[in-house]
Amino acid sequence: MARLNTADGETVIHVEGLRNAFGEQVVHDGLDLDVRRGEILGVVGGSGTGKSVLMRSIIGLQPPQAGIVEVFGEPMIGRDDYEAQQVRRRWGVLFQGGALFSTLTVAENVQVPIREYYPQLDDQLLDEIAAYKVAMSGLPAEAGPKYPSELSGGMRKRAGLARALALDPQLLFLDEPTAGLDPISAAAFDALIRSLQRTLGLTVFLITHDLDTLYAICDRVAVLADRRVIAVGTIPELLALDHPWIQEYFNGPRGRVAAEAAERVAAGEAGK
Ligand SMILES: Nc1ncnc2c1ncn2[C@@H]1O[C@H](COP(=O)(O)OP(=O)(O)OP(=O)(O)O)[C@@H](O)[C@H]1O
Repeated sequence: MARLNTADGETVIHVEGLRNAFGEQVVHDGLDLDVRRGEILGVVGGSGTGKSVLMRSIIGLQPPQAGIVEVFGEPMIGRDDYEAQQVRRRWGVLFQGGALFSTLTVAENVQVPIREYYPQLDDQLLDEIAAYKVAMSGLPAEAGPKYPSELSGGMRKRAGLARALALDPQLLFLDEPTAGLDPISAAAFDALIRSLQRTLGLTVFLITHDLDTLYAICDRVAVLADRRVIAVGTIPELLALDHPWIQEYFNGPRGRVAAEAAERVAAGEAGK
């Protein structure tokens, strides 16, 4: 697996002492996490451990009860709308399922954030930018005028990615991007994310249950359990920890298959 030397990298996302609760249910308590510039950070944890809530807290959709959230060194909690919007334009989000507007075509979906931030742009330029983002996401040009309902699941993910890339973000949030894709489409999507991250110098916050994705493209992995991030590191670093969930996750049958597949890919690349 390729690794970036991020030991001295800047921190793009800083979360400290985060607390989120819904009524009696405490989802996060004292959660700390740093995401470094230029890395793909995988976020894993059992169902309901609060991965999506964490992402929503960072992007401002779920105000936490306590804690610090900073993105690009800017505090995100308690900012006025205008200030928060200036930071928001620097990231893109791919929600689970794509969250596309069903009444808009793919190209129109991509244009939504551009129109919000650059209302002065004319339609021809908007069409050109949308076509460029559609191509960047690996969709054929014919996908631009189609509605989400006319696309396959994998194409919808790519359309969601095209919209996430609309404003040339420096940071990308991806919530289970390969969920529901067949293994070949999932591997192709992983490769696209890796390629975009390298080409554009993106930092990526990636929630996933997909072990193949973790091995294939994540520089580090953060593990959520017990209402906080219990460990963050490379997969070999995590494997060295004596934690039952981590051991079961990476050393269980699925984890071993994913590790063997990653080793075969690495051996193949070394032999080229
Ligand atoms: N708006 C909300 N109101 C009440 N409870 C919520 C809300 N959002 C999330 N929760 C609860 O918070 C907990 C964490 O949810 P979250 O979706 O973050 O989990 P997750 O780790 O992403 O799970 P999965 O892997 O299954 O997607 C769950 O128990 C969920 O029911």
